[in-house]
This record gives sequence, C-alpha cells and structure tokens, in this order.
Amino acid sequence: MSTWILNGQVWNEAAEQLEVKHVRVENGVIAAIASGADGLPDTAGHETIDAKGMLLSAGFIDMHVHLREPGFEYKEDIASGTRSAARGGFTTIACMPNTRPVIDTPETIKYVLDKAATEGIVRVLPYAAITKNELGRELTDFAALKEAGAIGFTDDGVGVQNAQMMKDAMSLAASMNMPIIAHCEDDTLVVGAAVTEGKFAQKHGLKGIPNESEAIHVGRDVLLAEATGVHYHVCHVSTEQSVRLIRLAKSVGVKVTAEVCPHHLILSDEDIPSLDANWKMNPPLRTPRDVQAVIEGLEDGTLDMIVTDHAPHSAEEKARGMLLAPFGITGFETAFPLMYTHFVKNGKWPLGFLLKRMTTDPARVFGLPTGSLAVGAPADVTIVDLEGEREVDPQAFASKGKNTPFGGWKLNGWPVLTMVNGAVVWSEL
Ligand SMILES: NC(=O)N[C@@H](CC(=O)O)C(=O)O
Ligand SMILES: [Zn+2]
Repeated sequence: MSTWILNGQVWNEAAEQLEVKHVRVENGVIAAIASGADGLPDTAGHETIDAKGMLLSAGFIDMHVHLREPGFEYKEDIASGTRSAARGGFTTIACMPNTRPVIDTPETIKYVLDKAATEGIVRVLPYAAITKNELGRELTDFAALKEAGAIGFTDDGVGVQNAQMMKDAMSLAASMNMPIIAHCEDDTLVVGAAVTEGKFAQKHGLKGIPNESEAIHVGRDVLLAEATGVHYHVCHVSTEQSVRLIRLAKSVGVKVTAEVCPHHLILSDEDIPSLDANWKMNPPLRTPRDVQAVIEGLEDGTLDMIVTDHAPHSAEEKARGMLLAPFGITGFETAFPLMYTHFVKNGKWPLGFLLKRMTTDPARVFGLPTGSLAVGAPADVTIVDLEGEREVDPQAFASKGKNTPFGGWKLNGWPVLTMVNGAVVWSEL
C-alpha cells in the first residue's frame, strides 16, 4: 500500500524557505521525496493526497499532555484525547501519570498502552510516576515500569518536595538511562494561591504564586542532576528565574532540557480579563517580563521544545471560579495556530524555527525515531493550511475539555490532515 502526498510545501532548513515536494509513503515509512521542480511523479497504482498550497511537515510531538485515563474519563479519555491531538497535528504525545489510580505500576502502564493501541489514533508514550501515588514518600519500581514501557519518570501535577527523594530518583533513573521529568513547585510557597504574584493578583486582592516557587525546584534539581548525571527535564517553564538557572546549568554541562507552553509564551497575568477559571493553570500566567524571558529562552535554546500541557477539565469544575476550580487548560487544538499566528505570521520567527521546536527538538531530547520527514523515517505527517483564518470554537473541539482562554481568537495555521505510521487518522482536506 503506497500513497503519494503531492505538492506539499516542505520547509528546507538550508535554504530557509518552503519548497514544493512530493512525498511517497509506503508500509508506514517515508519511502521517497521528490522535488516539485521535476514535475509530478507517476502516481499510477498509488493513492494520492493533494496538499497543494499547504504546509507539509513531520507530525508534531507533544511531550506533556494529560489524557486523564484511567479514572477521570469525564474530563478526557484516550479516545477523545488522541482525536484532539490528531486535530492539532500531533502524531506523538507523552501522557502524564496523575490519573486515578496514578500510573505507578507496570499494570497501569500496560492499561494505558493497551487502550492507546485499541482506541487511540496517535502514538501515546506514557510516563510513570516517580513516587507511589505521587505522594512523595516512596519511589516506584523504576525497573519494572521501564520494562512495561514507561519512557520517563515524573510526578507531574505536584513537585517532589523532598530533596533526598529526588536525588535517589535521579540516581536510579541515571543508572538505567531514563530521564526525570519535573513539575517544579515548592508546596510551602503556593498555599491558597491561584494566580501569579503580579498586577492581576493585586487588583483582585488575591494571594499570588511567587516565581520562586518554581525556580527553587529548578535550582535544587539542576544541582542534583549535576551530582547524579541524570537527564533532567523541566516541565512548563514559566519564570525568568527558571530560564536563568537552566541557562547557567546548560553552560556548565548539566544534562538539563526544558519545555515551555504556548500560553506562557503569549499571555501574561495582565491579559486575564476576569476571575474566569479558564485563565487558571499551573504554573500560572506570569508577568510580561517573564513572558519575554521564556520567549528569549526558547529562542536561544535554553528551552528546547514547545509542549501544550493539554489539561482538560469539565465545565462544571471550571465553573467553580478562579479560587476553587482545578488548574489547567486544553492545548492540542490551539497550539500550532497560536504559535504560527503569533510568532511566524507576525514575522518574529522563521517557520522552520517553530517546526523544529515542535518536531526535531522533542525527538532529539527524548531519542524518538519520529519528528522528521527523512526517507526511512516513520510516516508521521501533518498537513497545515497556513492561509485560512478561523475562530477558535471550544465547543467544536474533539477534546472533552472546552477550558481554554483562547475562545474566539482569530488564528491562521490550522492543521487539515494528520497521518500516523502511513495511515490518515484525521482529515478535512
Ligand atoms: N498544568 C495544569 O494546570 N494542570 C495539570 C497538572 C500539571 O501539569 O501540573 C492537570 O493535571 O490538570
Ligand atoms: Zn505540571
């Protein structure tokens, strides 16, 4: 079974421009790439997809997502979450273990992998918890979890509060060549706070979440990573201080990598219009100065990749208001259009830079075989309409979660077809 994707606009990194290419996909891999300058290939006996006028990219990779299964299927499940990912152009997603039960046993890893194989439509890579039940008291069985298919260890949703526990986790992970992925948050500094310290908190008389609550863990952990030699990856970096610490750690050779979310690159606390909990996530929207710092961090490579931190919650939960609602916003179906419109269409970045931070960079950091259109690579492909403008309509999301601050935003750069392993899993072409 072979398919020609014709007339796609493919980014040429050396020439720093889009060029028309025809890509042949066979048996789940990229079998050939032909230059558009040579005319149309002979497509007799092959299926064809016409991508004329559209961006043709390696499928996007999202290393931080919440699929909510098992246990919170009313927020999202693997079927709905992977459909949402596919609509966003994501072909590989790495899911967090803060489910119910927590993904802290080989059985739960197998449950997620089985569900993903039967009901999922994109590649799902599960993380396992660092500590049992994410309680920070006792390490999980790293060897058994790795054996079952976990790709790394994280207590995302909460920080590991105990430094010795984190050091032990890092030593063990290093010995088996596995990464530690850290949600950086000191619990003692955030009690009773829902938004960042800053103008919005002041205006509404709210207690703020200080930048140090995140950066203290980053500082502690890069020292522990240096001592143990582990690959240490920082989740959803949101503060100037964290960027500074990661930059310093990288400069002295610590094996640290990091991610940043579209909302932390685009919104600050000063954009929050009201006490609407669709603007509540963890870490919170920070000050304009922090936004500038994470943008610079991503630009200079201190931050390696863009992730969504797709965190669906029910409408009822979000209706509890800013103080009582759970933290988190959905991300899959707005990520690329947001980043494209805000940074590429507005002339701040070349398109290739955005694509790299969503494909080859996450693949490089986590050693994945996907993320490029090279001949022989798995045929994970995303086709995007860069021109058409559409309004974000949360009610039309494939995700069960409609919780986004971006409803009504007019954006360009909408994915129109997603292919995983050579099979079209979603298309509106
Ligand atoms: N990011 C969030 O605001 N929420 C996440 C947890 C997390 O990633 O910290 C969630 O699980 O809802
Ligand atoms: Zn987190």
